Amino acid sequence: MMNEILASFFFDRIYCYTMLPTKMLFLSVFVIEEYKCLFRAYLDCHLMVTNPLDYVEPLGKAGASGFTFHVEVSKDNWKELVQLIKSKGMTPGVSLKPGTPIEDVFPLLEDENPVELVLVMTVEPGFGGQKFMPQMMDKVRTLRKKYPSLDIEVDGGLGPSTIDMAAAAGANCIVAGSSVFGASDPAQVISLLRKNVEDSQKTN
Ligand SMILES: O=C(CO)[C@H](O)[C@H](O)COP(=O)(O)O
Repeated sequence: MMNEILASFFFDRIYCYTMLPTKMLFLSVFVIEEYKCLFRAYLDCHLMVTNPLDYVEPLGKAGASGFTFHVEVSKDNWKELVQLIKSKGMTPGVSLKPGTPIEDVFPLLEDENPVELVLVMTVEPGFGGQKFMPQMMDKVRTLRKKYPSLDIEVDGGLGPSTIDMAAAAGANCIVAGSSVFGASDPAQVISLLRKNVEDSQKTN
């Protein structure tokens, strides 16, 4: 916990990932409420669940800042989801798994009530410490070209050895777990990741 508290002076967002079923939703709510009390950072929630609609109200109430659902499970109700997420004061985002084509998120970005962030998974969702999939950078490049001011987040295997690829492709929100919390100096890793993104933004 000490590592998290120290690192919190340097990061912009806390990434809260849940795969918990609805009957254990209270645990996600508890974690968000605790983070809300402890940190001032943006609470970026990624819902890897089949029924994200059920989570919107409780997470909004708990203090979540962003709510990112998966495109694969929201083909029929994403408009309703986006509307509800915004009505609860959160920023809507959409995520896609490595096997999902990038074209699947275009309608959600081109709607009159669009999502404001796309989370490109660079590993199969599930757990930390996996190997970054460089082939996912094509998706990031496509998005950045088509939507120059979009928030593009990447998650999975990001750290000093992979940040160049993600930043050059156009990602501007970096989720980093093992590379930060496993480092002897988490703040230094965070500032290296940030510098890479800022430098790429200046040159592109
Ligand atoms: O849980 C994950 C995927 O489901 C993430 O990849 C994780 O949050 C980030 O971890 P790491 O930086 O170690 O890849």
